[in-house]
Amino acid sequence: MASIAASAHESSSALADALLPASIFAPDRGGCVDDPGDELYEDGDMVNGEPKDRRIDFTSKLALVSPNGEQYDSLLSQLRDRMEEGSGETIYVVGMGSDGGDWGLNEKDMEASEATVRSMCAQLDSDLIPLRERTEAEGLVRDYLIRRRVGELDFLEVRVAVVGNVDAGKSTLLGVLTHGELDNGRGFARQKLFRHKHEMESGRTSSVGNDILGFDQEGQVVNKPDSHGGSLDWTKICEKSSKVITFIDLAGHEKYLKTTVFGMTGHLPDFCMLMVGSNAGIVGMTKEHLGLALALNVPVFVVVTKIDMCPANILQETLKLLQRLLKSPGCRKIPVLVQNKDDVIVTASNFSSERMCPIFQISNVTGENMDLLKMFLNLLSSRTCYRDDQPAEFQIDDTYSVPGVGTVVSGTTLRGLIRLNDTMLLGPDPLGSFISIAVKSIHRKRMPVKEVRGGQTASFALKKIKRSTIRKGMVMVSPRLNPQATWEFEAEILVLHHPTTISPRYQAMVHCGSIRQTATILSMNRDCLRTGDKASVHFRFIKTPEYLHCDQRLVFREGRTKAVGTITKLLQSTNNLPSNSKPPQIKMQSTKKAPARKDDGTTATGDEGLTIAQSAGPSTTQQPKTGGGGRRRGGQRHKGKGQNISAAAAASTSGTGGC
Ligand SMILES: Nc1nc2c(ncn2[C@@H]2O[C@H](COP(=O)(O)OP(=O)(O)OP(=O)(O)O)[C@@H](O)[C@H]2O)c(=O)[nH]1
Repeated sequence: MASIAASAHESSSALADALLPASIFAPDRGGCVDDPGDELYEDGDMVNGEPKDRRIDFTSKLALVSPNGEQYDSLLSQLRDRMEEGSGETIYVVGMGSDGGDWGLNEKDMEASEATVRSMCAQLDSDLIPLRERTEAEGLVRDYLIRRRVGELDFLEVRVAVVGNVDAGKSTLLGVLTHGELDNGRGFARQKLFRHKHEMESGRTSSVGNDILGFDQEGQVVNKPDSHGGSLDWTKICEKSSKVITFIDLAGHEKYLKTTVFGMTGHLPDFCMLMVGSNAGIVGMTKEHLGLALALNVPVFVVVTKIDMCPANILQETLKLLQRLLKSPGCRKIPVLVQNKDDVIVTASNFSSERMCPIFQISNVTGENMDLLKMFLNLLSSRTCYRDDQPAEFQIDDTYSVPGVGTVVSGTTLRGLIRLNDTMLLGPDPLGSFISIAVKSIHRKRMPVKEVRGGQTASFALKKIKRSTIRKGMVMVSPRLNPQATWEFEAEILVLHHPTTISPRYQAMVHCGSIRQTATILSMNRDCLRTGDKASVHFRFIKTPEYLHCDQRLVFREGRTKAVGTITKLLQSTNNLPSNSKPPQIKMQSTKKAPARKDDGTTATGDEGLTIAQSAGPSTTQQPKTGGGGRRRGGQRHKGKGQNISAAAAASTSGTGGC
């Protein structure tokens, strides 16, 4: 069955009017419904998304034809800025003036313009990759992808969180994308991804999984699964890739919501791929997951699956409800149906605006529209630009004990540059202190590297430190930062849902980056809070102080209660003791040596010095039980002996600074 093309149904269906074709976002088409916001459009002073420079008329479509030296320098610095903004890549349009209607170059001017862009690319050590060519009334317009050339050990990195209700086809799509083989509709493709025994049995994803999809400079997928076991060699993928998409595969079932929230906050996704089964529609956790992405300001694109088995009227109904939901006041998105390669380029170019929401309709069984989705993924660029000169910060989202290597921490580099043998400060410990540690080795996607920078995920082997002293939510930061731990903070929060009222002394789990700890509301600027209320709230962690920043987003939840917010103030606290009367328990983690296992669940071959040993499971008691020996991605399984902390010692260190 073909996917629904809005135009095909124009006369007969209201749906066609409701869903926008991507072309409406192309500046030459003009017009739009629903006030998409200025940020999506060129205005009179912008070209290629940049302000007009005084020395050169960037608004002219002829700007690139024969710039003089000074103009060339301006164009070059404009391109450099855009590349930095896009973390090493940008989509560049040649033959476009920004003053509407000024479109198209004759062949000679196009050749000259392309030569200028090519020369700029050479200066920036980047490749010019043609994406499309079209002929407008006045001549040619071409879109290019300009991407920084990367060495064998480097690649651009984009993280995509994959969410959606149970059975939406998340694991199946990831299996199809990363292993290049279509599904049979009965769970064939997802088998390649399951890591836990109980997942194999129930077919349900329960924890945060990572899968990678590599693209070479031409936008071709480089993943080549082993012909016997179907396993993927991550190092080879990374070596061949100029861009690696890391999928953070999150569970669809409600009982795993805590892990899903952790994936969305702690794994810092650039984008969120919301999966919807076309036959099931907007059911179960779909709205919950969409709400979470919106609350965390993560741009969302939707993938509607199973179009091979869905009757046309049901598919239309699903798309109609979907666009209604996306346009609703709570979402304020602009749903855009992606139907061809032009739509992919237009949506990918405008996607970081956060308001546009591309919708793909695919089949994992027939492969329909899979090429569009792959092209879109290849064009996504990381949303944050990072500078190497910032002091380094790395947030830990997991810990491991690797035989022959020692303690390994994995997580995301938030900013700065971390090099082999650097000395970093690790903490805070339960007393709020940070200790000095040396970085023994670094792996990116299981590949040994000498350094990592902002935006990149990595694992570090650490010298002389026990795994049991490290927990998720800790950070490793540059000593330049003089880090402080925080017991108490203020946040502006919005209650998304609560069955009754929230008052002071209410406790719930705070998710903030990879921090996941219960906090108590000490006070707030209202007597009580109900669903829909906003307030400034004073929180205190109950167990240990944490390393926080102002402006960090947080999710505050307990059962069906949900609130989202932003940290506004870090507060000094004279009370440096945990809130519970019992001495705090430090979750001791097993240091028992287990055979090192890879992230895909297979046993390591020993070729990776830092291959992660998966002896452990999540550290919290609320995690689902496993069916047995399978590897758990969520953390450490074993709770061990508690460790007493003397009150005197506890009182000594925790201090905080304001924002
Ligand atoms: N016909 C058809 N079946 C599909 C398609 N995508 C997935 N399926 C089937 O749908 C079932 C559920 O797919 P999963 O990938 O396990 O769903 P999920 O969203 O990962 O589910 P959780 O891991 O529990 O959250 C499997 O039997 C798949 O074979 C599709 O496009 N067409």
